Amino acid sequence: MRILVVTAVPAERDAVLGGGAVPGVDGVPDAGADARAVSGVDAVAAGVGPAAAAAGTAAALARTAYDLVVSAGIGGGFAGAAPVGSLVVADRILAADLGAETADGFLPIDELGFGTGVFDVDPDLVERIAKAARGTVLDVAVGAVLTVSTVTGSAARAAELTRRHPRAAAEAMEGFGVATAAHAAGVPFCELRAISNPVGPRDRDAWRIPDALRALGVAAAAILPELREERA
Ligand SMILES: O=C(O)c1cccc(C(=O)CC[C@H]2O[C@@H](n3cnc4c(=O)[nH]cnc43)[C@H](O)[C@@H]2O)c1
Repeated sequence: MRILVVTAVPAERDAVLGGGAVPGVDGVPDAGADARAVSGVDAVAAGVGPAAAAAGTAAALARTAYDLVVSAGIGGGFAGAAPVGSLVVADRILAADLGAETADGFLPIDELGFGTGVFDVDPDLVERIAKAARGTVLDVAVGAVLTVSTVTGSAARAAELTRRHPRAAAEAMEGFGVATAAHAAGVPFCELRAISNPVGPRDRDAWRIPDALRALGVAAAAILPELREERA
């Protein structure tokens, strides 16, 4: 059975396929072209943001039949839920800024009656992924992963997102796009985020991108073979 992994950038794609070796840090060249494969797993770097993620996923699904689509990459972790170096497995993928601002606050697209900004991930899939990942990285959290078009850069915005989504464990920029394309094609999907930075006030010194890529790689090396076998 075939799995499609969709990342934003080539470094994430190569980390997923490299089992924890980090391109450009551990002597692994960052290969650059969009698509890469290991047995049963194709990985594509589709670009940053939900639109690029949806377009890249839809294009890959139009070329090849897959049984599962995995949105994978680094992300920001919410305080108390996902520390830097941990892995978040999404049980819910939601578009946190898809909606309308009103005098009474933000209205999600679901409440506006224009479709949905929420996808739930198959609970059995979530459990299998979390089980496979435990012990490979610092910590594994299961929770909601928010898709945003603007990286959170203030304590006020982080607090607002936490108030609106108390189960939020991570934020990133692609999961909802990947899930939208996979759902439209009738293919199961999930999302994995290795935490590179806390969600909150902007602090570039706090980013731990090589550590997060390493965590993403070692977790993926445990998760993907397990899923590939289970779905065979
Ligand atoms: O300039 C900044 O302050 C800043 C802080 C964190 C991340 C960025 C990015 O441009 C990276 C976007 C890229 O990485 C994923 N990512 C990683 N951390 C976060 C985050 O805290 N919030 C949202 N996305 C994050 C994201 O999925 C993109 O692929 C800039």
